[in-house]
Amino acid sequence: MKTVLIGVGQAGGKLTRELADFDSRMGFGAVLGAVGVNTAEADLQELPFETVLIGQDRVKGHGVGGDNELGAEVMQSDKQEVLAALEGRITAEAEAIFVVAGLGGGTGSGGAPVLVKELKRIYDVPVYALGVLPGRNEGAMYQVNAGRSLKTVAREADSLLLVDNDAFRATGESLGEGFDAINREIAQRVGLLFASGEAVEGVGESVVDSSEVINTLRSGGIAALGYASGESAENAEGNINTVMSTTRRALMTGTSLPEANEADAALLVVAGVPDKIPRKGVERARRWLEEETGSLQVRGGDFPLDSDRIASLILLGGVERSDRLEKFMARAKEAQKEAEEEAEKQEDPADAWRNDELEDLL
Ligand SMILES: Nc1nc2c(ncn2[C@@H]2O[C@H](COP(=O)(O)OP(=O)(O)OP(=O)(O)O)[C@@H](O)[C@H]2O)c(=O)[nH]1
Repeated sequence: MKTVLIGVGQAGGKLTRELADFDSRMGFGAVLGAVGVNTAEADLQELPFETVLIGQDRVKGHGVGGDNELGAEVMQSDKQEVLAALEGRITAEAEAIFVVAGLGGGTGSGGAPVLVKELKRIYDVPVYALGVLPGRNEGAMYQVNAGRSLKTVAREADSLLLVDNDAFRATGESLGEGFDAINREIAQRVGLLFASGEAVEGVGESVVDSSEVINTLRSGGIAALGYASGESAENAEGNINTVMSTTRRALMTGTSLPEANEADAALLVVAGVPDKIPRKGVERARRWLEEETGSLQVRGGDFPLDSDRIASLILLGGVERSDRLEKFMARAKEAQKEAEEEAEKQEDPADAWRNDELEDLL
């Protein structure tokens, strides 16, 4: 699926860089181009593609400090500059646009929904978002920002592919330390998804096509991506169980949004050396996926890849009823309530006499 990427905010820019790197390292050629947009000048300097600094008149290149309403406002005022940078990149070849952002901060969280809405108005190709949810240990502001942004992006985009930062965190590692590793994990999964349908010469009938990715995401709402790989046997027969076990792991422990197992539609892509991919195993795994997700629309296809491993990539479309999302939205609402209570407390001047921030003289 030939894709143009727009990274908004710090996380959005870093992830976009990782995605573009992965695509060029693997020689897939699915990423047609990338643009980075931010309110913080320093973050843009690290990106090896065209960048646009927005909100300069308001924040002087220093970022919006987690204020996602301001992030939305500055994107709204400076959207023409962003669109100008995209012109010429979204060619007739482009099959999709992805707006990439961390949903917990300010610039990406506020800017992504505004940009998605604008792009949808202008372009005919699907406009998707790749959004990152804050880990559960991040502060209340991040949870509230992400809750509001998530709701809006899911409504505006053709689909919102969600990644939960907690899904890829290694034990004992702080979130900050883990970002690079998390970004690599995301880039591998999403990069393979982009590359699906980009296949290669000598393709068979079962090779997955971009339209299958697009159809799986057609129901809109929220999507998730699962992945797992295992060592390939010498021949297809020997890989029947491997495909079953990688598919199980991809859904049960390998998704970008843990516990999101119920879906409206799904796509199973099995990647590996073509004549080592077992037809019987793929069909069995596809049926298993149908049962597990409760979806009657489970597509399947191969992705020819020269590798000594075999991998299952599962795209789930329409996962908004998942437990994990309900838990996250409850967390965001709770954080919002606490923030409002805190603001009310601070607004009451009588509190200044009651609390012990200033010690009595006597
Ligand atoms: N996966 C991943 N998440 C990140 C990364 N950097 C930040 N985040 C997450 O993204 C959220 C913060 O968003 P940022 O992108 O840093 O913020 P911003 O959009 O630049 O907005 P401001 O800094 O407020 O202007 C937090 O929830 C972080 O956990 C990253 O490199 N990878």
